Amino acid sequence: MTATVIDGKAFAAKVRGQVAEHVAKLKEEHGITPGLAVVLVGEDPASEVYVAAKHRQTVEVGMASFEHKLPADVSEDALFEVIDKLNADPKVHGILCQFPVPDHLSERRVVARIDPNKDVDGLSVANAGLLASGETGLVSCTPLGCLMLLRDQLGNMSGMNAVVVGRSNLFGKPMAQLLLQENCTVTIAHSRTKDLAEVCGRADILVAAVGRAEMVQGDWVKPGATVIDVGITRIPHPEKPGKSKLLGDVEFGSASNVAAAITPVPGGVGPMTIACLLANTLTACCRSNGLPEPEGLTA
Ligand SMILES: NC(=O)C1=CN([C@@H]2O[C@H](COP(=O)(O)OP(=O)(O)OC[C@H]3O[C@@H](n4cnc5c(N)ncnc54)[C@H](OP(=O)(O)O)[C@@H]3O)[C@@H](O)[C@H]2O)C=CC1
Ligand SMILES: Nc1nc(=O)c2c([nH]1)NC[C@@H]1CN(c3ccc(C(=O)N[C@@H](CCC(=O)O)C(=O)O)cc3)C=[N+]21
Repeated sequence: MTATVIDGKAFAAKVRGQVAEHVAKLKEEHGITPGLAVVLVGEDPASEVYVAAKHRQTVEVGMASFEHKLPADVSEDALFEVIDKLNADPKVHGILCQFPVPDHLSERRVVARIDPNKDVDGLSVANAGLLASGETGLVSCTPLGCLMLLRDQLGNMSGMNAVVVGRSNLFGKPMAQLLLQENCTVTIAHSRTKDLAEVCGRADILVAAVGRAEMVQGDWVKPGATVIDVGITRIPHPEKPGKSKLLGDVEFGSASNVAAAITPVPGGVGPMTIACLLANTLTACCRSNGLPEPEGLTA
């Protein structure tokens, strides 16, 4: 079997188009422009690339983009002062602090400082709790993007066996909650899971978010499964000196011979993450203004 390759890049462009349409309507009918603020601490090259992409796409869909670049040695107090200002700013509907942050800062404390209504990363305890309780909050962008791809691919997921490899707060846990909400039978695997290959082999939906390049082999995959590859590992390009290459957590070649559908890296889940960040900012803006939410862009 040769799997369908799920085109996340094209799907993300479609999502951004829907966001742009809704943003235009908000401006025209209500004079409101949704705004996203991104805080970057230090000079991590990968983070700079992501933040630049976020800024460009935010502007492209007609939203206001606010960037705050702080030095690597910024104190917690100074960072919190910036976050407090953004919390209070009515032009800002979404706030994201790019991770990782330098070691002297705590991601947990940074997230806790952001107003949960503006927490477009969905990482706050309030938003994680709302998701776990089946209530309405803001959902972490990458799992939301994976959900959109799965709904498009499979429609009804009720009764399917879903395996999520990875249990981070940013991805694995919220992904598992979303699949549970879709009535899947969900297994969460991690570094202590025994016989991971066998666990993966039971999955109708296999989601890998580990950060170990090409760990999931083709013979771990159930024939006909849908495989979502979240992992991103950057390695020096084997042929082009000075360039880098991205690898997923799934060995694409062997897995695509067994799966029914699979996301590639790059061009799969990654582009959906930024599209969903914009979707979440729009959702947060609509909620804070008491306006109806965009359809099809929330969990
Ligand atoms: N495409 C995108 O938009 C995004 C991609 N990513 C990528 O996804 C990957 C995961 O990210 P994130 O969740 O933040 O990472 P974390 O490092 O926070 O979590 C990794 C998870 O993988 C588990 N794990 C580690 N080694 C193994 C192993 N040998 N077998 C089984 N499980 C293992 C860990 O288990 P344990 O808990 O037991 O330690 C942990 O739960 C990374 O490559 C990251 O770059 C992340 C976010 C967005
Ligand atoms: N607070 C916070 N929230 C995040 O959501 C967050 C974060 N910090 N820190 C880093 C990770 C990683 N992440 C990605 C975003 C886009 C792509 C993406 O667009 N990837 C493209 C390729 C990009 C490239 O070529 O480098 C693709 O896979 O096709 C990937 C990964 C968000 N993260």
